[in-house]
Amino acid sequence: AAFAADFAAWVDAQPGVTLTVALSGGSTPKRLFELWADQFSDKIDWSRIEFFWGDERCVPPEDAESNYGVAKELLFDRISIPGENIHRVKGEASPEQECNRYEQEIQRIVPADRDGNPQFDLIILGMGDDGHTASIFPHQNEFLKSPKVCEVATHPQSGQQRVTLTGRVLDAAKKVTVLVTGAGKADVLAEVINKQGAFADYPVSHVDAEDTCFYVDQAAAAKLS
Ligand SMILES: O=C1O[C@H](COP(=O)(O)O)[C@@H](O)[C@H](O)[C@H]1O
Repeated sequence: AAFAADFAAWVDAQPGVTLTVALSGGSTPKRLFELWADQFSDKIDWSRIEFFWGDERCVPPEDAESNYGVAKELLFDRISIPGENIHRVKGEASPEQECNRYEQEIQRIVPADRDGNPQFDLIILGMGDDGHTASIFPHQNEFLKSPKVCEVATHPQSGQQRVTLTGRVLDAAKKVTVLVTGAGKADVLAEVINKQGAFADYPVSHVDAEDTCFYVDQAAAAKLS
């Protein structure tokens, strides 16, 4: 709820500006999408926002695993936003080809910073129980350092393929917000924030955008000192 409101204020504070925003997937943003649709549908000028995703599972949009499918059902179908503002990863396409196509689409719409990196105005991330973020999983550090915009990643347990933004694009964003909820994330979150234990193994620990902020609920924050 705090982030939903802060996002509305952030958009409002930049009148007339088109903003590029990458959404996260998984379970955490579902409540955010519902709140935006329920309470902010007429309070945010959605037509000024170009939506992308930080990662997508390589499944069709109708699949329950589709990050786009979830956002469509809970948010886009309930607000007024031009279809051309929604830049989804086509999870039903060939992963390698789609990775290249999505990279080109990002480069077409998202302005580059002085180093040539696409610079999103805002990237919303989540954190998995294993410390992954976007679809950069532990021990896949090559994606943190990749010179590319996107990579095809593989989920270490399920083998599901994903298209993910790389670490350099996460770090180049003007603003990164990490949403973390639930008791199942408390131990890893404490390690990440306190830089203790296995924190360096968790990809989320390496996100280093200039303005990086975590929004956490009480259950996730239970082990923070
Ligand atoms: O697989 C994914 O996992 C992370 C975390 O998801 P959650 O279900 O624990 O909230 C998510 O940020 C990422 O976008 C998603 O594809």
